[in-house]
Amino acid sequence: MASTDRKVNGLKRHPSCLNESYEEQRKAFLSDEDKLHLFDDLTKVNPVTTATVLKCLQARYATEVFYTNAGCTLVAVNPFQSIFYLYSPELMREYHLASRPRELKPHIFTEAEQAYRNVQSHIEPVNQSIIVSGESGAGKTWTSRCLMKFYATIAAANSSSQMDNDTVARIEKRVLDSNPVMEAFGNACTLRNNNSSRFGKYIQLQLDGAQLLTGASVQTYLLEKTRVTHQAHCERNFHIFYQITKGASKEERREWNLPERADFSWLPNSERNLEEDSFEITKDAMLHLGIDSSMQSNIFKILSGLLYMGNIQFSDSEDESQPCDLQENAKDFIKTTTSLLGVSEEELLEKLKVRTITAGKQQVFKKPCSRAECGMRRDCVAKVIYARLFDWLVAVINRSICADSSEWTNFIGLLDVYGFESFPVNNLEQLCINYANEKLQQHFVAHYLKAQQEEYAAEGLAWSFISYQDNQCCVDLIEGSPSSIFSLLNEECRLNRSSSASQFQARLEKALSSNPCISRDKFSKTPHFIVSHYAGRVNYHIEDMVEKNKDPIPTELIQLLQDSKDYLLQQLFPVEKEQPNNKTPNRAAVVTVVSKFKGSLDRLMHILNSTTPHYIRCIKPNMDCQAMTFKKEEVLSQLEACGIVETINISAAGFPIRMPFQNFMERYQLLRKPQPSRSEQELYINSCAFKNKKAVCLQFGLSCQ
Ligand SMILES: Nc1ncnc2c1ncn2[C@@H]1O[C@H](COP(=O)(O)OP(=O)(O)OP(=O)(O)O)[C@@H](O)[C@H]1O
Repeated sequence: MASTDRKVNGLKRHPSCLNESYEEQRKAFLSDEDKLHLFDDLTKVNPVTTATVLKCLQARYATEVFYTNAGCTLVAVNPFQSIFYLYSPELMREYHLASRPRELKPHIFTEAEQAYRNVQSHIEPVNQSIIVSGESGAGKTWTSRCLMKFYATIAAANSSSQMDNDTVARIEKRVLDSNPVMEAFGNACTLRNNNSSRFGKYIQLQLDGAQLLTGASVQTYLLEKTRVTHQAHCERNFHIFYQITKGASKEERREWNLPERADFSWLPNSERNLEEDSFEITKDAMLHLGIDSSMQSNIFKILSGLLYMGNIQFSDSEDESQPCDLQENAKDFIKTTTSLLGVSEEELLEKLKVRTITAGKQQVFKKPCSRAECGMRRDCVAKVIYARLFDWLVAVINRSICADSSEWTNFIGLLDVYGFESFPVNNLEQLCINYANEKLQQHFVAHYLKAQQEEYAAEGLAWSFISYQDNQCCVDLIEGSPSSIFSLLNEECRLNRSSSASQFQARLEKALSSNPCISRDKFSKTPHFIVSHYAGRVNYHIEDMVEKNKDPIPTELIQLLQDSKDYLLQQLFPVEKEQPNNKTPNRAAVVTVVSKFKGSLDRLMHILNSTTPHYIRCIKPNMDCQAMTFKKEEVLSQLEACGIVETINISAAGFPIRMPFQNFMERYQLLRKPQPSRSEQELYINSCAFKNKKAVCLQFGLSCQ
């Protein structure tokens, strides 16, 4: 029900402070410093401003309280140190068994338990999603992991028979084991986070009619495969490469040709030892997921092959019409690479150095590649192998943890996508990542900030509109029609000529000039564009963007991998059935990176829209990942970016319980008095916000104005 002291324009209309100025209220609130940490719910803060919210979060952080309710969102500030009691199985059970979990201290377990109870209540939409957002290093993966542990723990607690117990324990182990495997292959140490997820994931925990965990499925999004071949300064490759080079046994080293302390150019900063380097944990988890030791060995042999591939360097050819040479020391590397990958040495060399051009139906030309092109082709082989290996692993994980569709009825989805990114140089990868964040912000805006207020207005409830930052304009800029950054990028990929960065910049500026979210730095000579995202402005370099969007993989290189004698590579690169009439896909049909990504995000949004969402906003309190350090300016920018003040205002002023009329009647009509008095009826109608207010009036036989 709505609170009686509604807030208007962010201020509570409290009788005693009607005459006080806003500034005085703010000062008065902040002067009570000893009490600030007590605000479990930021909707109780008065007045709600970024400054007051920030102070409360800071005071709570100082007293080791990391979770705070902010209306429909839970704010989680990263402690950057293990707080064991916060995630103990006892605490999980306490939240699960509480008659009113919302009355306990704010915690991710409250959200998890609420989602679980919502499934139980069968109120539409029954399926739930917990959307964990925040910037890189804010704690999304940690939170998702804890949520999975919570569900695994309560599932075990709920199983009634020994058989149930064993089944749940088996599933629980597998579901939890999917984490170290996916993190080993999909996470890396970056400047912002030692264990940064370089892909997005949505995990659906599948529940049967008795609310038991029967399985799970994982959907992944856009792995940053360029990391296999290019690592930014002070960053590392995916963890798994360090795990095999540091943790392999003598026998494994012999098998994978990995001598200790071997030097690999794609393995920078390997002297740094991280907690995430543990090979044993990954191998154990793989075993539990059904990847036996011989298959594991096959995987690691291929990875070792990729490391050697990174050491294959070319030198310039003196005569442009001739292929480049291998650098002297690269001859051994190509031998080892080809023996580990089971491909022919001559063929690999030939295909890296010479391009095949097909013109028309019959004509085939061979053209020697420049040194840079040879390097690009080598990188291309490594990236496609790694990307397919990752997808294969996800498929294996899904086969191992996914329940048969007849065994589950509902799900709770956990979404952990990469955080918003802005680096000195940003390209297509950052554009996609930031686009995903825009879509999630849009989902939040549409669900809470917009839909809720529109519903109140439609129902004629007294409501003063609270303005918020709508990011629709930015979403349109990136994916809209008829013209958007994505559509123009795709058009550029279809042109039968190589793309010029400055020409593309001019096209973008002309076509999108009416959108206020795009601009450029007039003093910069590098072709670029700036997008004003909801979380900040990002400068994107155009050079290479079109080529990255095409993500071309020369067919001759794929053929080489199809011919491999290696068992796993044969699975990853099956020989495709011939197209009728020997048709090769035409240029227009080439599916670009952004089209694929947009398609997968659209499907994700479709799922999210069909579930009841729960939001957890992770906040990174300092950029250096220091324990218990709260830097105000850094937190402030994150709070502003996610529109926390607007969220709190709308949540505080709105109706906390919103249920479709039909569901309400089905659930509560048993409690209905046979004949409520007229005044009771009126009170009831006026105090509730139902979608179908008319139907309520009808129920009581009243006219509805
Ligand atoms: N609740 C927590 N308690 C203790 N430490 C935490 C907590 N949350 C996060 N951390 C620490 O912060 C680090 C970064 O967290 P995490 O990897 O979850 O960030 P992320 O938001 O997923 O980042 P990215 O987008 O880069 O993947 C973790 O490795 C862990 O050390």
